[in-house]
Order: sequence, then C-alpha cells, then structure tokens
Amino acid sequence: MDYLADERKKAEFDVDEMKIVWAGSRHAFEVSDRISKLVANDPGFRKDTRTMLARKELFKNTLRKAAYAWKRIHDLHLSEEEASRLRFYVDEPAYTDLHWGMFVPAIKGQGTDEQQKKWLPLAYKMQIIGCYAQTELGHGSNVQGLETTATFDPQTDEFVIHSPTLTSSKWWPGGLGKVSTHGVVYARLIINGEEHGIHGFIVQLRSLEDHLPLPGVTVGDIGMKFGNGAYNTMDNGVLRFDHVRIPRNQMLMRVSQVTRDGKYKQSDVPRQLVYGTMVYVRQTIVADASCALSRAVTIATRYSAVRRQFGSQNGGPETQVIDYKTQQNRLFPLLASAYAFKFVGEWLTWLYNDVTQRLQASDFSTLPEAHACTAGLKSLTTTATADGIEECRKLCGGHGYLCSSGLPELFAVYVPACTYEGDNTVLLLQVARFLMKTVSQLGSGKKPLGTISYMGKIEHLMQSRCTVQKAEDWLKPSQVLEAFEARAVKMAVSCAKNLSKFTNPEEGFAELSADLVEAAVAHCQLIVVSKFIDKLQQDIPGKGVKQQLEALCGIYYLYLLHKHQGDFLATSYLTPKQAALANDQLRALYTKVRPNAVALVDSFNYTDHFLGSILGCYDGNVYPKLYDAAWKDPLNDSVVPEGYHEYVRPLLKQQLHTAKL
Ligand SMILES: CC/C=C\C/C=C\C/C=C\C/C=C/C(=O)SCCNC(=O)CCNC(=O)[C@H](O)C(C)(C)COP(=O)(O)OP(=O)(O)OC[C@H]1O[C@@H](n2cnc3c(N)ncnc32)[C@H](O)[C@@H]1OP(=O)(O)O
Ligand SMILES: Cc1cc2nc3c(=O)[nH]c(=O)nc-3n(C[C@H](O)[C@H](O)[C@H](O)COP(=O)(O)OP(=O)(O)OC[C@H]3O[C@@H](n4cnc5c(N)ncnc54)[C@H](O)[C@@H]3O)c2cc1C
Repeated sequence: MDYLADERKKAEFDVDEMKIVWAGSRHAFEVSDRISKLVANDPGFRKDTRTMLARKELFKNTLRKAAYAWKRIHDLHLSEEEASRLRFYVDEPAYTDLHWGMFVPAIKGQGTDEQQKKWLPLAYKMQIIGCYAQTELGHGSNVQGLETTATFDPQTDEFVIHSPTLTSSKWWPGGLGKVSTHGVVYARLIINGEEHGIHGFIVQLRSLEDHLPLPGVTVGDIGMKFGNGAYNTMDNGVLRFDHVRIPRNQMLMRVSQVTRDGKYKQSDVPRQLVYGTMVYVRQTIVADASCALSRAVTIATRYSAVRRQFGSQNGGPETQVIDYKTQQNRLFPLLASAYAFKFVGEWLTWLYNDVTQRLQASDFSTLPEAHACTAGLKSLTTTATADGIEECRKLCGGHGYLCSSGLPELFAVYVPACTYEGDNTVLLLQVARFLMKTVSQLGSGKKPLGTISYMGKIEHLMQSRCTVQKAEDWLKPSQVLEAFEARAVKMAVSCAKNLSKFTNPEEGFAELSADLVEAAVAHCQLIVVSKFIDKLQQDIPGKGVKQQLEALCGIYYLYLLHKHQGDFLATSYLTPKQAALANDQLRALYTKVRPNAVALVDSFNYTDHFLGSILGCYDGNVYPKLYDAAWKDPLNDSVVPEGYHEYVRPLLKQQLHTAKL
C-alpha cells in the first residue's frame, strides 16, 4: 500500500519530466535509473547493518564490496559513466574514491604525456592503487608549510623522500592506511640545497607481492572517526618516510621539471597548477552536494507528510506536520537549495571544462576565477548541505535520531566535506582575496568578466535602490539579481575601503577577515541565485515543471534575502517594508509548493536502498517498519542481555538486601 498516494495525486507537474531535469538529460536519467536499480536489487550491496558493525568487520566488508563492484563493472561491461554511477549508488566511502577521484586525476593533470602513458594504464586496471598524500600532521590548510622533503641526488638520478619531523608525517589521506600501493606524495623540492616549493611525486608505498610497506616506509590507519559506520569504511592513513629513494622521473613534471643535471625548469604554465587536483575535486564536491542534500530532504519531506501531530477536528485525523508553516519554513528552503545546488553544480562543471580547455591552449586568464568559484561554491554548498542534513534530522523529531532514519550516518559521512579539500573558512578567504583584487583593479581599465562582471556596474549598483512595491514584484528576476548584486558589491567595497586604512595590507586582511568572509558569502550566493535564474531561461519541457522550478528558485533567493536581511538593509538597498514584502512572497511560495512537495522529492528518483531510511521509504509505511527494525537490533537477540548476571542482578540483589534492612 502506498501511504503517500494522496500526496502524489496532488502534484501539479509532470514528475517524469522533472526527473530528467534533475538528472541533467534523458540519457543521464536512464543510466542512473538502471544502475541504481541494479545496485538496489543486488544483495551483494546490502548496507542495512553497517552502523552496527565493529571497525574491522566494517572495513573488511567495504573491501569485499569494492572488489565486488569492480567485478560487476567488468562482468557487465559497464562504461566509465555507468561504473561511476555504480560506485555512487553503492554509497560507501572506500579507497576507490581516492584512487579514481584524486590519484588518477593528479597524474592526468600534473603528469607529462610520458608519465601518463606509464602510470595511467596500471591505475585504470587497478594493478596499482593510489591515494593523494598531501596533508600532514602539522599542516593541512597551509600547503606551503608542508615539511616532507624530496631532495634530488644527482649521483643516482633519484629523489630522496624524507619525513624530517613528527609533524611532517602524512596524516589523513584516504585509502592510505591499509590499501594503497602508491601515492601522489606532496613534498618540498630541494636541489643542491635550494628549495623550490611543493611538488607532487609518485611514490610506491607497499609491495605489489605481499602488501608489506617498502623499506623506509611506515604506514597505518589513523583511527576511528565520527559516527557509526559512516566514514569509518575509509582507511585514512598516517605515513612516514625514512630516506626513501625514487627515480627522478617520478616527480610529476607537467608544471616544472628537474633535469638529469639537477636544473629546475618552470614551464610557462602558472605554478598554481600544482593545486589543480584540488580545483577538480572541489568542483565534483559542489556537483555532489545536491545529492546529499536532496537525499536528506527526501527523507524529511516524505516523513513530514506521513507524520501527524495535534489539530484533530471532530475526531478526524491530526495535522500532517508538513502543513505547519514552521515546518515548511525549515524544509522548503532546503528542498529549493537542493535544486539550486544541482544547477550551480552543472554550471561549475561547465566552467571547469572550459578552464581546462583554455589551459591546454595556454590561456590562463580564467584560472583565478575558476579557483575562486570552485573554492567559494565548495564552501557554500557543503556548509549549507551539512547544516541542512542536520536540520532534516530535527525535522523528523525523535525518530530522526535513530540510525534507521539514515540521517545520523548521512550527516557523519557528509560533515567532513566542510573540512576536506580545504577548510570552508580558509576557502572563503581565498574568494575574498580574489574580490579585493578585483575591486582594486576596477579603475585600471581591466574589465571584470564572468562571475564578477557585475563589479563593472559598480557606480550604478552603489546608488541604486530597490523598486519593489508589492510582494509579487519579488518574482521579477531582474529585480532579484540587482538586489543580490548591490549587496555583494557594497559589502566588497566596504571591505576594500576598510582595508585601505591599513598600512600593511596583510595585517588589514587578518583584522577584517570576518567581514571579508561575509562579503565572500554574499558573492557566492549571488552566483547560485544567478545560475538558478539562468537555468529558468532555458527551454524546460513538461507540464508545470518550469512553474515548480520558478517557485523553488523564488523560495531559494527570498529565504536568503530574509535570512541575510541585515546585509540588505545595512547596505540601504532595501527598505524594511520591501524586506517584509519579500517575506510575504516567500510564504505565498510555500503554499504553492506544498501540494507538490512529495512529487518534487520523488523527482530525485532515489531507490529505497540508496536512501537507506525507514522514514524516507517510498511507500511511507513508516510505523510497521520502525517497529520491525527495532526487534532486529542485535541487543534484542536475547530477552535477557549479556552482562545481566554479571552486573545487573548483583545490584538488584543488593537493593533487596538493603530494603530488608
Ligand atoms: C570524484 C571525486 C571523488 C572523490 C573525492 C572526493 C571526496 C573524497 C573525500 C575526501 C578527499 C579529501 C582530500 C583532501 O582533503 S586533499 C587535501 C586538500 N587540501 C586543501 O584543500 C588545502 C587547502 N589549502 C589550499 O588550497 C592552499 O594552499 C591555499 C590556497 C589556502 C594557500 O593559500 P596561499 O595564499 O598560501 O596560496 P599560495 O599557495 O601562496 O598561492 C597564492 C596564489 O595562488 C592562488 N591559488 C591558490 N590555490 C589555487 C588553486 N587551487 N588554483 C589556482 N590558483 C590558486 C591564490 O589565489 C593566489 O593567487 P594570487 O593572489 O593571484 O597570487
Ligand atoms: C575525512 C577527511 C578526509 C581527508 N582526506 C584527505 C586526503 O585524501 N588527502 C589529503 O592530503 N588530505 C586529506 N584530508 C585533510 C584535509 O584536506 C585537511 O584536514 C583540510 O584541508 C583542513 O586542514 P587542517 O586539518 O590543517 O585544518 P586547520 O587549517 O588546522 O584548521 C583548523 C582551524 O583553523 C582555521 N584556520 C586555518 N587557517 C586559517 C587562516 N589562514 N585564517 C583563518 N582561519 C584559519 C580553520 O578555519 C579551522 O577552523 C582529509 C580530511 C578529512 C577530515
């Protein structure tokens, strides 16, 4: 029985067409749909006991699943796209994420043609397994501060990789702890006593015969992490080198080279390309944020439609909690954010591909913008997604706290995204630097392009005032864009003015960093809003689909406007009356979305297996499933728990004895 059937009947749009919009294309939808069902129907990919397993058992099970996934990919002759979808739907962090997601891209992006020819075929066949070993015990954010050394030995034509201090131990790389045979290791290059900064080196860590660490290598897992199951399926590792020698041709030499006679040569490409893998992964993290958020929102929306609390009239049913405006005000902006992040993720993938093509043609002009966009959007989307998952847990009341809701594990797996690939505050400070540089160059005749082109309208934006007179005026895209542009430009200019009061710009930057982060957030929110609005300019087929997306876009920007109304009011773009009208319009949009809410989450097309949540199951049959699941907990295997006779019964006896006294 479908307990959500009535909700589904209310939908005012074509769900099948929305599924295609969400997937990105009909082809992408068909691949995702087929592969997600394949995974869901294969008992080899079960994950329902994951939160109850001890670490060793959990980890062994992940190794089994990764090997099984690899076998299925081969047996079924899956394409690269299908294989990547399969790994996604298996939904278990594993060493393979780092092998495919960072080790291979690092070699592709930073290796010469010759190096790629040598290493990539081995990696593609998984005859070697690699990790990305950058972060150390003492330094993560400050990449320039890494201490591992790679000293060139001209006698033997080798680099000597060494960990000179405890804090230089590599610490965190995923897949390193127990599995990787190789790593791209980042180290400080030293030639003839002279330092040349951080470079990547391919280093073999373990024997391909017996998996033992090679001489001079000390390697292991760094220990349990936050949450049950969750990211503990990953072997984040510690690694130390004691004068380990590698051939010279194992330095990744696309950006700079070391010759046989020990000369350091810098190509004409910017040295920042050494950080290129991080730009690539930040882009994929943005594209993935909408998946994690939409998953949590599916659970919270379906459960909010099933759950009833208070408000029974004449013995009739109680109110569905989704009908409370407070619930809508917490839930619908997250639903809207999931769609917003999907579209900004698609755009960022386009931007990344564009900058990659330009780099190949030696056009480096858009690299700073690509760095700022990937860094800023990674920060914005992961912060909002992690907070959003936790909000979804609370939206599910007490039952959200059960592991069987799927939300605690989803949060535990997702929340480190706010830290890895760049701490979110550190990344916003990079955006702020980019903004300050842009503002300082405004008078120089250099025209700001792309996501900062609005800075070119600075004179207009500094003076313009909002023209909204009634709530519906807030539905005009041009009005909304101007509001977000004016806020972003005014916040950036205000920071720039304050910075100019300092004689030492770095001191000023440090002192004003909290304001700078807020200016960076305003800029990034503008990007997300503008890409959602751009999406709506496209031809979007399907009955009612565009109208629903327009409503969601409105919810996204009006919610932001309401949340940050202090910024908008302080920059004098809005009057308090206009801010209040925005809030009226926001409430009207909640009412519009309400009958479509369940269908809007159905459009994500997630299987019950992928959701991994009793509260979010498609048929909404929550209570019997919760009740049954409780009895399956290992603690209920016996009526009297282990330990009773040892620890509880003596207490009870003692109490009886005391009572007699
Ligand atoms: C498909 C994917 C599947 C799986 C993977 C996904 C998830 C798996 C889960 C986890 C994996 C996690 C992996 C990791 O965490 S790897 C380690 C990541 N570490 C970081 O992100 C460190 C963060 N720190 C930095 O990025 C930088 O070093 C920082 C930019 C903060 C340093 O700042 P600093 O000012 O010291 O920079 P400089 O190095 O001096 O550079 C100055 C100059 O360069 C520009 N810049 C900086 N970074 C980049 C870049 N990445 N690209 C281009 N340009 C860059 C910077 O703006 C300055 O420019 P300018 O002002 O013009 O001189
Ligand atoms: C689950 C997980 C997986 C990871 N996987 C990998 C991997 O595969 N490979 C790898 O190399 N690394 C990996 N990492 C490491 C990760 O990239 C770093 O932890 C991350 O870059 C943050 O660096 P940090 O730990 O040095 O934090 P810190 O920089 O020490 O941050 C601590 C605090 O200081 C603040 N802070 C730091 N610098 C500044 C500043 N300049 N201004 C203001 N505030 C500042 C931060 O905002 C934060 O609040 C992983 C980490 C995690 C949690």
